[in-house]
Amino acid sequence: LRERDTSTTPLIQSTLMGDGVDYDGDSEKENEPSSVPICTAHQSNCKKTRYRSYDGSCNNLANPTWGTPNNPYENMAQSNYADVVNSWPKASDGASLPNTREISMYIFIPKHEIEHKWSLNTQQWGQIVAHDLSLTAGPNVAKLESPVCCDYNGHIAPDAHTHPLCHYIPIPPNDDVHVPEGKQCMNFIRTTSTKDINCTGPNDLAAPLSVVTSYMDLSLTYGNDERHAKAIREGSGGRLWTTVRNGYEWPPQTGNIKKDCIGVHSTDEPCYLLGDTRGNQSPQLTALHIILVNEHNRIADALSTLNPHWDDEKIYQEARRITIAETQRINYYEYLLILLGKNNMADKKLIYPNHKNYVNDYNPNVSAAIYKEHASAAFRHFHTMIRGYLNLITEDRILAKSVRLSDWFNRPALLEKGDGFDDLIRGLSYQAADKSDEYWDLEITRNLFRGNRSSGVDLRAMDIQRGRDHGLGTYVELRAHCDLPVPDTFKDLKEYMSRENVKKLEELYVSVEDIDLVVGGSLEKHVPGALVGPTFLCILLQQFLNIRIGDRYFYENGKDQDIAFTLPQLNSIRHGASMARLLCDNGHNIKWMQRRAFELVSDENSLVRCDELPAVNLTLWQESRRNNN
Ligand code: HEM
Ligand SMILES: [Ca+2]
Repeated sequence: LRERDTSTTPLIQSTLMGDGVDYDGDSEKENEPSSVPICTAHQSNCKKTRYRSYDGSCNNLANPTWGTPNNPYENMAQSNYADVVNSWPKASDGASLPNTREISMYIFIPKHEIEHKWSLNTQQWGQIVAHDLSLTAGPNVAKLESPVCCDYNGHIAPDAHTHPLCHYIPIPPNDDVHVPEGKQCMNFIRTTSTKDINCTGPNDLAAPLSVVTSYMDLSLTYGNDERHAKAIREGSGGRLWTTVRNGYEWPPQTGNIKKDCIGVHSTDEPCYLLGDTRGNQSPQLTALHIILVNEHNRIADALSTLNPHWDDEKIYQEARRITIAETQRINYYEYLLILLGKNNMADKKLIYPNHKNYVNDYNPNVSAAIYKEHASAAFRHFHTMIRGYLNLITEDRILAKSVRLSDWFNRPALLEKGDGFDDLIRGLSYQAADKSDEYWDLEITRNLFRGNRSSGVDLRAMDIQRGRDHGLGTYVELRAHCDLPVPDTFKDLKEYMSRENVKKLEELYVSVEDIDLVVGGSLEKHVPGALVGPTFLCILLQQFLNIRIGDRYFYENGKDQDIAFTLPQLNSIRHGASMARLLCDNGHNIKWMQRRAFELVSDENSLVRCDELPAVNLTLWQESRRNNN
């Protein structure tokens, strides 16, 4: 049982999670004079370091803020914001676009079509990947009656009256104008720092912000800035902070349970302080968060035994580096293969199957920033794979119980009830995901964040609305961007979608040109080998290529030997890192798992003992004292 060493980790719990106040964590930025001119060129003073910074800065040495939090999303297509105050983008005849809730209810209907091949891990791990890559700033608000421009702290921008482009002007730090009662924030303006905004056109100035690192760096486990990162460290042994209850380690309790876990029935329930503010959103997400915390600590413990001369910082950074590498391996060589298709990925050079050497594909000219077409459309498509009920499964693979998702949003207490944690993890591996199609579960299209009410909100309607908030290019524009044939009429759509859906689109939209990307993209017939159609595939391949070749620390990169793994280490990660092993090693008492944990158990993928699964050989990280100067 470990006590946390508070002397080395200043605690900022109460402001760390939840509303985002004081959250950018970069005091230098906060003290920046308000008169900094817009669009100044950035001077780089990056030093090369062996380890990633917490906020991703200096990953790109010439463009230090690429991929860092509080930066605008990247655009693939021309933005398409409303051109008058208080309005959303218009349909081509000048009328309103169809109501997003109506689209959701009419098209994304609640029919249950269950996967025959992929387990619920395929869905749930996806949310982990999504939360590593992006988080839109500000409160989550769908349709606004009377929008005002706000910064990511939820303060009104003084230039709110200059709608609709929410002109970017710096405002004094610590500005304290709060949103008046009855008003809500429109969440896309950056008002505290002028650095590195790429001013090429007015729409860039109104770009939505993401507040997490766009790199695949487990920012959701480690935090997005130094202050947050330190607050969740134990301060000794290189470990992340955990507390022991009922004989097991759990992440620390958040300081603001009412905000971070609005679903709790009592303030005595667990609500965890994690690297990402969304970590308590649903118990199966939280379970995977805890798996990653445990993996870090498992590696840290092994490294400190192997290298007793390493201090807390060295162990922590090395364990972090290995855990991130394992995750990148799982994501590119296990998880994304399912969504995007192995051949599609290999053709576009996202993966190098059976490679035994380094892959030196880092390209300093590529930004790893997240496209809004990815975050607000393509990657959200996989909300379709969410199941409304979660099976809790015992070690004998017997159903212990089945829980309703909407009973447990923002209420992780389920994990600490009996064997809840292990049972949920086994459930994710044993239960089938919902199919990737136009059918959605009512637990998220009617009951999202239901709490103790009789119904909740509609995630699909939010996705569509968010696409409009973010001014996404239309479905047709993105097809053009992706060099796909462009439909002129609804009839042309029949080549790529089912007749019934084309008919529905025609009933809802005035013109084929008005179809929202979120909607059209989700209805396309899948590309062979993939779980999405060609437009979303194009967006996702580009995105996952960029965060690979735009990441100087990508685990397969061997160009810079101060950063690179040794070849034996790299090949051990390639051989030993897997979803199955990750779950085995970090559950409490999970002894059996199928080799391919994203795939359902079958004759070809039967349960095996955990210790039969390949593992990363951590002794390769043993360093002799002699070499350690
Ligand atoms: C239990 C399962 C999940 C729930 C309840 C859930 C819920 C949500 C909610 C409430 C939002 C914010 C909506 C908004 O205000 O615009 C969101 C955003 C998002 N979700 Fe999910 N989600 C789940 C799983 C997934 C999965 C499996 C993926 C992808 C594989 C995913 C990808 C995303 C992405 C990319 C965003 C946008 C993030 C950002 O940039 O802000 N989610 N989700
Ligand atoms: Ca990240």
